[in-house]
Amino acid sequence: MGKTVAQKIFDAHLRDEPFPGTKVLSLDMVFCHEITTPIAIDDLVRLGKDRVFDPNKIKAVIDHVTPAKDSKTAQQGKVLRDWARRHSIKDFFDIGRNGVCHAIFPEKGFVRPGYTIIMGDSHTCTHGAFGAFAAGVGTTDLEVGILKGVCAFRQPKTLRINVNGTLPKGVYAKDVILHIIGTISVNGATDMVIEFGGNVVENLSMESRMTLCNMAIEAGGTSGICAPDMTTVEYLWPFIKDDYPSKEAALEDYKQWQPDADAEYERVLEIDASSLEPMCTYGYKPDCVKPVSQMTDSKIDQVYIGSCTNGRIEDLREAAAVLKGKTIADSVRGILSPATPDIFKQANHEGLIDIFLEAGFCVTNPTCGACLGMSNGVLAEGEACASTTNRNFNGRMGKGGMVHLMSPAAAAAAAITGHITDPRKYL
Ligand SMILES: CC(C)[C@H](C(=O)O)[C@@H](O)C(=O)O
Ligand code: SF4
Repeated sequence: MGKTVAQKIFDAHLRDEPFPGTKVLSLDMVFCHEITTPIAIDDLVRLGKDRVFDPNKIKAVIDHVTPAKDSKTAQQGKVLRDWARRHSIKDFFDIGRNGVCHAIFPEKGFVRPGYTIIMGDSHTCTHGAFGAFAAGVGTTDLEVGILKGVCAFRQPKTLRINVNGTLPKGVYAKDVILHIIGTISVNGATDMVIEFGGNVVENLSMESRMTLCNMAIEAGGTSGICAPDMTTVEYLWPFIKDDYPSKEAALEDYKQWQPDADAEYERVLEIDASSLEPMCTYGYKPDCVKPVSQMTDSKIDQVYIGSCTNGRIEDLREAAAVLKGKTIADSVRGILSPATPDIFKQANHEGLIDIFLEAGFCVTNPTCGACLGMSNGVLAEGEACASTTNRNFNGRMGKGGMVHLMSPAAAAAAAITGHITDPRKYL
């Protein structure tokens, strides 16, 4: 039997198998942010183990609440900042240079096909878009990873999802992944890696592949993975051009991380993209998914465009295409958080920021902020937000608030009308 992408990465990184099925893998990267890493740092310091396995393989960012909003978040930032300095972690992104972790780390070229990556953050699965095995871990695993550069995993099974057909106008990667989660449920990929394939995925940009992989965890998946191809090479080229004589040579090397034709999958799911519509969520779980067209009575108080799911340049372009020349409803507060400073700069350069401002949006600095209800747009009780984020848990963006997950185009359309709206109307 052939191997899936995840199996190949596991085999190539295997250090030890202390119990059958438990694999200790060497790590290529440990990513850190200021919410979970300070807990691990304090613990390591207390244990007299204030060391790091390799400062070049640790990348850190202050992203969840930045600028700090109170003494607690200021202290979290300080612990991470002091630790990065103490251990000469040179890729540390602080205010002015910081952005949402799962957007800024790929943008800086820290993710490569075949890599193993951990982070104390559930959406670490995003980086699987590059053909890496990237998983969110808890504090103990993070501590071991920081100290020794290894992490123990149960060998995951693989769920293969083939997305074929043609994405209709106004339907994006976000709609595909919402549809998938609605179909397989929030437990549908538990203990599995979701390997995305099919001609639609092959034609997606890296940004859209990140959107797909980002929400693998919302179906319980350990990680999402897209096999590397020329799109991956093109994205990474500025970072790898000294390592390979040509893009073709890079692709040839990366082919080792493609699944075998006879790979063994736990389950294979076929999705016909041509039949999809713009989708959104209606309840407190990401699998409560309906077509936007069935939700148009739902009133919206706030629209949030940003996050590690949909705060990238492509997302801002999609939303701006809907908003161009229009103003948002008086009843709506529009908030845009470009996911990184480079995305912000690019959006400004392309005139997108002007479109958002003229439409009546507020534009914040790059941060997670409102996505997890910590700052920059917390909802009041009874309010609803059309959001491009990935979680609609009860109270996620503020106690008693409702979050409707959708694509940037759908969120922009909701901003114009003040209720959930089919974005195709404006395209
Ligand atoms: C703060 C962090 C631990 C958390 C996560 O792991 O996902 C956050 O990023 C989120 O999205 O809720
Ligand atoms: S943008 Fe939201 S989902 Fe992504 S890492 Fe930040 S808080 Fe978590």
